[in-house]
Amino acid sequence: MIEVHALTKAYGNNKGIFDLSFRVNQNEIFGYLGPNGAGKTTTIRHLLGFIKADNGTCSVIGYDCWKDAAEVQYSLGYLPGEISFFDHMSGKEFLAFMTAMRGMKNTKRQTELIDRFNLDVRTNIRKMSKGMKQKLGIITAFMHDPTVYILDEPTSGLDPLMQTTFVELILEEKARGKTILMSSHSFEEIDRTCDRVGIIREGKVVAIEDIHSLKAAQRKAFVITVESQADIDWIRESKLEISNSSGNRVEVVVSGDFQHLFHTLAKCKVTGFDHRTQNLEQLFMKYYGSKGQ
Ligand SMILES: Nc1ncnc2c1ncn2[C@@H]1O[C@H](COP(=O)(O)OP(=O)(O)OP(=O)(O)O)[C@@H](O)[C@H]1O
Repeated sequence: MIEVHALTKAYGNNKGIFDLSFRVNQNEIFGYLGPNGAGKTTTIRHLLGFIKADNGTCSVIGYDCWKDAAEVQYSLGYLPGEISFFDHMSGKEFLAFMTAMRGMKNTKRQTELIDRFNLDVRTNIRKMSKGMKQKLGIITAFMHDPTVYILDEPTSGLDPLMQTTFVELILEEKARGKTILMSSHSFEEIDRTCDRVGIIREGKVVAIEDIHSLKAAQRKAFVITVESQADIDWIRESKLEISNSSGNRVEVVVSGDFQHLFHTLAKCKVTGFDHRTQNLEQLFMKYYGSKGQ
């Protein structure tokens, strides 16, 4: 659905994007992550046909993003990172303008989205808060029911309730077979929505990860407190992987199968049981530091 092949745009001073390749499959939510200045927006602007690449190609729904930019822009649901609207209009006037531009006859979905995001569209755009403008951008990107969405930091400026409303909306869109690429700095949002993530750093793709297999392979640590030294000895003899131990407390690491852990603990007097797991933020933070991997 979205194909990026050897895409390169050098701005000088090692800035830009270099030899980027990845694809987003139909009915997939793909998170596009990376530190500030990594090249996410530059990639997205190529996908919209706003910038011509020095080298490489990208396509959306089979359209070449540069040569067929008009078709790409018409077909997509696009939410820019920084929204610059026609300031003199009210939200309602702006939506009417976009509806006419798209030649849309049916505005039922637009009305539903306005209700859902609880936006007072009578407000003049100049007087809207950042969050209100973001809602207007989301309504504009989703109102024509496109098959592919490209969203640059979609929840930036939204309060937690509205972030949840947005997450529910894109999960519904995925359930309807839609394809979504979104850049984000929110690991929680990525965790709640994405099937795969691509991580970009200094203009290069450094990792592409399947979130579902990453979660399945995740090693989980349990901190277990037991009543007696006999219990500790029993756990030690059980061949469970013990990563830490002190007094009547042990930390046991398990990947995948929990049966052995529970069979072992069934024979102990357990007085405390705590669960530790690496979240996505911890897993991906290595790509964000100054030295990367
Ligand atoms: N038109 C331009 N001319 C020169 N340099 C540019 C231009 N556009 C972007 N850059 C540089 O290219 C790099 C990538 O910028 P980009 O906006 O794509 O990053 P980003 O990953 O979207 O960052 P953020 O998370 O901060 O939004 C940055 O160093 C930026 O300064």
